[in-house]
Amino acid sequence: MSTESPLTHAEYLDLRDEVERHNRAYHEQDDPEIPDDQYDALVHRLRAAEAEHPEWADGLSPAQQVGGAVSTAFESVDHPTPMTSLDNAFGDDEMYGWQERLARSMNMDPETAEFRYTTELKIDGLSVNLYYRDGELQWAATRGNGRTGEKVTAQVLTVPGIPQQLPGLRGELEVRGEVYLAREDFAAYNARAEELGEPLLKNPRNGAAGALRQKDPEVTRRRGLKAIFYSLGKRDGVPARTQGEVLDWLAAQGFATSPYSRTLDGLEAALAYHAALTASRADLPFDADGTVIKLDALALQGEAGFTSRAPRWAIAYKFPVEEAETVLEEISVGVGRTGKITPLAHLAPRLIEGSTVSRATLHNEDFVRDLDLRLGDTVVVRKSGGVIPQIMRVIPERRPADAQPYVFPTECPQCAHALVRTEGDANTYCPNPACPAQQFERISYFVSREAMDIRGVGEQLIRQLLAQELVRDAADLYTLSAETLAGLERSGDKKAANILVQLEASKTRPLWRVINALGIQHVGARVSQALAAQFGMLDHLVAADEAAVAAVPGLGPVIARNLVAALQDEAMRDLLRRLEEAGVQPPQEQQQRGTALSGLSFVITGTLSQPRDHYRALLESQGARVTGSVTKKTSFLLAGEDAGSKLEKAQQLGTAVLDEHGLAALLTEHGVLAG
Ligand SMILES: NC(=O)c1ccc[n+]([C@@H]2O[C@H](COP(=O)([O-])OP(=O)(O)OC[C@H]3O[C@@H](n4cnc5c(N)ncnc54)[C@H](O)[C@@H]3O)[C@@H](O)[C@H]2O)c1
Ligand SMILES: [Zn+2]
Repeated sequence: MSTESPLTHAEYLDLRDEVERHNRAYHEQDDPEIPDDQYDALVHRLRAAEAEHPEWADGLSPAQQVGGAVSTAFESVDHPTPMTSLDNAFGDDEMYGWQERLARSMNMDPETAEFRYTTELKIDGLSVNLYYRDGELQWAATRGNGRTGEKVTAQVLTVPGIPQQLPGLRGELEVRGEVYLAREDFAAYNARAEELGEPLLKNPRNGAAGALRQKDPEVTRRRGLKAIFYSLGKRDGVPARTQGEVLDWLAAQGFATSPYSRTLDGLEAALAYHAALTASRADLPFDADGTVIKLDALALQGEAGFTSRAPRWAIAYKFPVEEAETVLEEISVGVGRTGKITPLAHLAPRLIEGSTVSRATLHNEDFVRDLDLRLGDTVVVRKSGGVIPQIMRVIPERRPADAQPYVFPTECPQCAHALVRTEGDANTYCPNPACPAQQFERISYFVSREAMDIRGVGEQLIRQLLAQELVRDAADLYTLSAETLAGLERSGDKKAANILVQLEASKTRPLWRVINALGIQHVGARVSQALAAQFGMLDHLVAADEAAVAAVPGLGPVIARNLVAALQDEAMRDLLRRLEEAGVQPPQEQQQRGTALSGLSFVITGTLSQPRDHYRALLESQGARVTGSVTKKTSFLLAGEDAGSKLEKAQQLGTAVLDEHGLAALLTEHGVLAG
């Protein structure tokens, strides 16, 4: 990646919000907004900023976490052995570099070390863990955050190639694989959805994740998911000594396995096979974003071991990303919830990786200027993983002679108010609070799943209500009568009654949802949860000063200043007052915070008997701060088994190290636990 200027703290927080939003979109809503390589680049920047400023990285940073939140829609279950991610390589040089590191990690001479590898396709699906005891399937779960997943047994059992009994087997067994939607089934689903005017799946991976997370297994069955199994966690009584034998054993037991796996001697042979698969990937029956090259001998895998998030003995060798040329026909601009103006490129439709591309986001004025985009330009568009594509560059030789540079609007396209852009900010805003586009976005956000979760109030309805001036903001929703609602287009008595029920039910949503629904910049779901836990009541939050907000674990001065200013705003005060009048009253939060550990800061590492989130919540509930990296300011490192670099760092700095017993003793000493 190119060298980038260091981030300011405010930019860091914005970036963090952005990554968090993409994480939620990807892992929880199964609906990503940007291609994976761009997401990876954002995370890379976030990690770089945190490496430079360890004090910024608190426990809430998305760079410190694996996967997404474990949804509460399903029962959660702990994986007996953690489910990890994979490191990536792009190009043969990086693969040789990986082999060298691998050899060194086993104290072998990297010049002469030769290994046998199993090369498999990296299927773009959702990983699942099947847990058997004494040969009986007990449950199936998603990866979740790697330690804890969602139990989706009935849903997984709709997939062919999963034996429920393994006769003769004793002890514990975990079988891991990928549940996926075949390309053919993906296309058929979208063709039907298009006909019915239903939302389309963005790509097969998100289609699979969405289907597996259906509450009703019958719905899952209708989506026709498939699976391929490729590895084991616990493996009592499995005779395999190599990855190749694991695959053979799985196939012999009746598990669905991949016909594309090969065990080959030496990295050169593995790379040649990777090249062959790269060439034929368009013909595969499912999406794959690369190959996974694994050390074949299980004994050697054991020697190489794991880093904190991935095995050292395996690597994902990514396929190159597909690009295509097309013509920029038009640029339109959208207005967001905060008034942010976002330009959108309209492109001559082109087929990339099996789907038609006709739009790309242009982010902001600088992005357009840096690309030097002009209407009529031929541009290179790229897409990975099949999500919203991105314009990579212009081809200047193909520029029409009379092409004019794009002039960024100076007036809001929706309300004609003069736009503002302050120095040092790449974004342009419409400052008019009565702007209809903003009103729409704010209400949409208020009712959305991650905020007040009011089903039945959809985009169509909000547009109609605004157009007929029946509402201006979210509080007005609560003043609507059954007659008014029933009188709207495409509505009726039944629909109206349902909406009123939904609105009524939303009045007692938990406090964090209400805070989140206000749509304040930097205050998303996680920050809202921290605020709700700290302040317990909306009134207390509104009355809090900057210092009190900044003291909330995981928050800092920038969020605090921004939040306090936003809550002081006249229009916001008015909204809050009218929400209260309407009867929106979240139940008071039970957990009042202790202060036994306030002023202390902790870092958690290694494998513990409970998920890390458990300890984080426990420590934070007593006023401690939990951060991501060990610095001079760290009071204690809570270290479980197999603690790695953080333990080393703590030893270097002389930071006190606790194990779980030590923590229990500390909590007893501070009167948190009974002695
Ligand atoms: N676009 C976005 O907004 C967005 C947001 C969040 C995450 N993401 C993407 O999600 C990914 C991060 O997820 P990740 O940590 O699961 O990494 P990953 O998906 O790149 O790699 C790890 C996974 O590969 C899978 N896999 C498939 N075939 C396999 C095989 N034969 N052997 C072993 N594993 C196999 C397993 O499920 C494993 O968990 C990244 O690619 C990232 O770009 C994208
Ligand atoms: Zn406007």
